[in-house]
Amino acid sequence: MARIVRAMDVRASFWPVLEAGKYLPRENITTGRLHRAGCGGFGRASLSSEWANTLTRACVALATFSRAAGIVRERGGRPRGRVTTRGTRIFVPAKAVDEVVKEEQWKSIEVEHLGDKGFGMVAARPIRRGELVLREAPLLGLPESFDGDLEELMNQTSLRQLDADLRQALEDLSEEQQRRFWSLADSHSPGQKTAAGVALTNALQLGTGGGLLCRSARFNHSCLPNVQGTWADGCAEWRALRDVSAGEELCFSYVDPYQTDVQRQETLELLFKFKCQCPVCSLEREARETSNQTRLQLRELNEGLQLAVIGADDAGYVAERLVPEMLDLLDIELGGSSALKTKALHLGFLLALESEDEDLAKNMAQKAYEHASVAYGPNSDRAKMLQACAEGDYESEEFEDMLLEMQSEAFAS
Ligand SMILES: C[S@@+](CC[C@H](N)C(=O)[O-])C[C@H]1O[C@@H](n2cnc3c(N)ncnc32)[C@H](O)[C@@H]1O
Repeated sequence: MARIVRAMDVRASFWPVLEAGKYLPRENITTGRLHRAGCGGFGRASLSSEWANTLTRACVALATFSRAAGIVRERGGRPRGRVTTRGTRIFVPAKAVDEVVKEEQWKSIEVEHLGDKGFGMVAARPIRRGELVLREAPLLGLPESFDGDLEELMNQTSLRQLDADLRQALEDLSEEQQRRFWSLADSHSPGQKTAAGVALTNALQLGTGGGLLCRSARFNHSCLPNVQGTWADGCAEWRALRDVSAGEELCFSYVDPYQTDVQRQETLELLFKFKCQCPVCSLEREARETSNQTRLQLRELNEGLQLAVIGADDAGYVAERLVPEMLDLLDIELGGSSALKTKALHLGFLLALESEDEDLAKNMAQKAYEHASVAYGPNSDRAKMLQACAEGDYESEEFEDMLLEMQSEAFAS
């Protein structure tokens, strides 16, 4: 385990940031409150307000750091900067990459007009859980270097600049490609479409990559998503999160699912100009309140796990308690989303490893691998990495490198 400890020491570099923010003294996280919280019903039961406040402050600090480090995207509350939605990290387009990977034809889904929602993606035949439904190269690539701060972007000067940059990039595209661009929805420009409005409405950020993707852009939003996108070899890939019937719409979540309906609606209204009427948002008041409570519990559990990864004495115990609870709640509230389960189990794996509980680590990694195979594909980097962890030669050089990558991956959505 020596190598692991060395790899985990990377966490030390987190602390100056947390401490500089004066949100939470190191000892509170590493020895005190998290330890007690881990032992004392942290999660579903109830958090004391003192603990909740402390946790919130710590998580703000963590989020601040993580954003600065590009580890996690902004979550919750009013959308600022990058959030976990489509179209919120808008980059100045670089070059057309359409030629690089030719768009393939996909038969299991088709674009249909769905009334007020505009166009949407519908299953043309029954689709199995884990099935790849679309692989698509972007029409316009979006360079990593651009820090698409949304607040900054949504002011008029930035929008004009974005519009001009896009129009210039479009000149390099074929007429057909330009036609496809202008056929996309623009929810931001009443009256006539603008290039910036089309980009704000449709640009996608999926993990490490993103861009304007003409077919992927037709997936509408649901707070109970049934597809998951990922970035692989310069393309967007979409897989079904559960079995889908012919005729059913395929949707993913534009927003952080661990928020209340009011928070989700606020973000969707601001960024995408619509009121969500998905099955969760349409629940009767009491059921909606239950759904909100469950999502907030999931949020606390997720933040608790992330926090524990950067410092908890009883990491293994936290993993054993919190991860199964999260998995149960995900079954109840989010259709057992394999994407969200992968993340919870991935964090659990890191915690188990930190506590040097190899059996628990392998068990978490194996389950994370199974869910990653559904959400991201069995050949995805994430699935392969988790599989190697489940088989685990934890002393090898390669494992040390992989662990470093996994630590930052665990914080990404
Ligand atoms: C990326 S586009 C999705 C495809 C779009 N419906 C179309 O016609 O091309 C995003 C826009 O679709 C609409 N939209 C997406 N999800 C929706 C939903 N659940 N309910 C209503 N409108 C939705 C909103 O106008 C949003 O700004």
